[in-house]
Amino acid sequence: MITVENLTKTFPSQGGPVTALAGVTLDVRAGTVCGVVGPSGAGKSTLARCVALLERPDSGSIRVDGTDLVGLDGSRLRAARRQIGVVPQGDSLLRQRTAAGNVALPLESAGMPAPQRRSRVAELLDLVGLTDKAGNYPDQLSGGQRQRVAVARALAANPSVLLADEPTSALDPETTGSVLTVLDRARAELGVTVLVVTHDMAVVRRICDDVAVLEHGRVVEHGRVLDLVSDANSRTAATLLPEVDQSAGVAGNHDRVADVVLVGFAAVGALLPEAASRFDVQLALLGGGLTRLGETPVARFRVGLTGERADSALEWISDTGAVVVRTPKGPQGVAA
Ligand SMILES: Nc1ncnc2c1ncn2[C@@H]1O[C@H](COP(=O)(O)OP(=O)(O)OP(=O)(O)O)[C@@H](O)[C@H]1O
Repeated sequence: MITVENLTKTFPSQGGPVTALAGVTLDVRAGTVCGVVGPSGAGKSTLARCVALLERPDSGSIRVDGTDLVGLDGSRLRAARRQIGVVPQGDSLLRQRTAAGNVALPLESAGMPAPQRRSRVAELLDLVGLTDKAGNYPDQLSGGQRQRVAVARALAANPSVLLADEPTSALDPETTGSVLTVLDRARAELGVTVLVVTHDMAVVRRICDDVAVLEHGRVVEHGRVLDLVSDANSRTAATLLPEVDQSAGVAGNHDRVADVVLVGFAAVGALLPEAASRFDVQLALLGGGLTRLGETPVARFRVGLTGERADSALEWISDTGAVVVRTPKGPQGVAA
């Protein structure tokens, strides 16, 4: 578990001090993946570097599994660093070492005997699906494979926390998938808590349980991804949910038109047809679509309802836990 409280960091610069973190408070639940997103310059990398103990914050606290990391030095700082695996931004492998050699590096530094090291490296390469590339040098690997080696190396010392700064930047979507699968496996199989800094909402869509949106050094939104998509005002929802053409249904002959957000297999599969039959209304899908957040199907549909009990049907949908976010036509605008 990572707990960041009121973290501040200012850098000197020629034009005057630059505030990178202006009081960041954030919890990352143990064994989850939390995405840190936000525009360029928002402070994402600075936050990751502070948590990785590569940068000292000006004030605030960072606790990993209960231990406050700020202010540690000497051997206690080195011990704390071992708890935190870091996948740095960009190409970070040593060119003159093979994939196995790169993964072995932190184990060598920690003084692990050779036989143990060999079996640990083999385990890690297996975890990232690169057993057959153990003897390849970075130049003989694709960008995605190099990133997977960097993840294996970050996991070598058995950390409880893994930090990844833009692990998929400069990768194509297919390769991105293989790197995300590896981060997801680290969480699922090793129980590691993962903090991933990213510009790419596909990362949030694929593997993040939680997301924190940073702007101007502050967290402006934070929560479980599946909760945020059910929040009509969430900017995470606005970027992750399927788009709805705003003109859809406005000129139609429906008694009510509403945007409905459905989360989970049961809701996506059954809620709308059931509402139609319970309330004897005709229900037309006018726009929107279906997506997946992790393993969970999530839909945002614009629906047109025709029938005397259209309002009751919308209320029932809302009461059942789905979110009826808006009706551009008609008076109903209910959020569950
Ligand atoms: N070492 C540094 N010296 C001076 N200013 C810095 C330093 N590191 C970061 N900054 C400044 O702090 C602010 C936050 O930078 P940071 O790199 O954390 O943002 P970011 O959200 O990661 O951006 P990006 O998405 O572009 O990587 C920016 O204004 C940046 O210029």
